[in-house]
Amino acid sequence: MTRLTEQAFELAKQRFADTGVDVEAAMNQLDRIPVSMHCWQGDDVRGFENPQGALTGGIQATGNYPGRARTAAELRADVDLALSLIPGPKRFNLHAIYLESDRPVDRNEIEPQHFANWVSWAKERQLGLDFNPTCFSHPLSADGFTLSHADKNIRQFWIDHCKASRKVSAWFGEQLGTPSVMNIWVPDGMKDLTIDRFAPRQRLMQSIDEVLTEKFDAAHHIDAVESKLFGIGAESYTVGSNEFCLGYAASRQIALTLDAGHFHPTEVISDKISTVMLYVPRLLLHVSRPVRWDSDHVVLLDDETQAIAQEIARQKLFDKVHIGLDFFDASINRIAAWVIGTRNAKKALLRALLEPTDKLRTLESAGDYTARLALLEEQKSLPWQAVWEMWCERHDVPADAGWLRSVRDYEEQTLSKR
Ligand SMILES: C[C@H](O)[C@H](O)[C@@H](O)C(=O)CO
Ligand SMILES: [Mn+2]
Repeated sequence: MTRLTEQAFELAKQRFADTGVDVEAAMNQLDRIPVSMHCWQGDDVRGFENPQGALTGGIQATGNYPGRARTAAELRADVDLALSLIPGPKRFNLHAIYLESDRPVDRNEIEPQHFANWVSWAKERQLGLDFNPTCFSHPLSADGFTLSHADKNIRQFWIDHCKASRKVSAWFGEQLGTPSVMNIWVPDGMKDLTIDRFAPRQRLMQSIDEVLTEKFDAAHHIDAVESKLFGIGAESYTVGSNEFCLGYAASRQIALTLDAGHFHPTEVISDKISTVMLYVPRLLLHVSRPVRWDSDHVVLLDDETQAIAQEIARQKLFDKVHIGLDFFDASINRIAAWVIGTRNAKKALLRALLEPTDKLRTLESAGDYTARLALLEEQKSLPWQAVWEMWCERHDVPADAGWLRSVRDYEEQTLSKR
């Protein structure tokens, strides 16, 4: 640890103490908030079931940056580097198509054994795993419907896939001693004017009900449903809309997933957290960055990421909100994308934990909105960066952009040869 880092930290600690904030307590809390990194940033959502197949379901990874992971071993090596450059607790979020098998396994036949390497890898690194059934990029999702499909057999195929996925997820939780959050997202929808908007939603409800019939220990597995506004090719109608998923999660008391890119461009999920927490037991966040559409850009330390973190910290939702990331940018180094986005999510959390929330709350209750605004703005320029650097150093991770050197070396030695 450099003397400069130490001195800056001591000064920062004092400045925050003057506003009533205990920096060590904030860092301890940050040490208890995992961020779940998504596997799909590493290979443009291709997976290992059929990597040459098209990415469908109305999502797109754009860009052609060299070095995409082509095998599970490559993906694990890439994410290992990213993990080493990000401070504090992390989890890893897998999709069903990231299975490993020496023979073709269809989605309705996936089993825990197909993810055994992932579990051994996670165990060695003391990482929790999360999971997702993959209801896209498959011939039986080609016409835009899965769990809400009008054809009973196709619907059943996806129900069976989601049931099998829950078994995998519960196994992750059992093996790793931390519950796996399993997110159900379906791309179901229509490109153009839709006459019967009701029947697909009714079928989706019934299908998820059937998926959820088997009971799992909450210590191993948590169910979540993710809403969406529209997808490419499903611009006019999305079966699993926000109202659908909120109603479903609230009535079944399961987790709701809020993806930052799944709402109208001026709508923000930070403001939804306090509402939905009145009705659902827990939330899964897909922290992302929509640019004009659900473009899944790398997360920045921007106002909305900060506001999301503030909501979690201000309402002390640490045990009820699961923080996941969801972006896939193929136009830049994919490992750097993971590092930039995850470090930013953690920086936002640190800054939120360093906020003098009690003082601000008191001012608000007293109706002193002038002082509330003044304090909120002044505390933005307190030296949080010195705390961040100390936190990184305590975790043996580069405190500044020095991490990029490791990514560049790896790019030269490994990614460039793929
Ligand atoms: C690959 C993910 O499951 C997917 O991004 C989903 O979470 C989503 O947000 C779809 O738009
Ligand atoms: Mn998402």
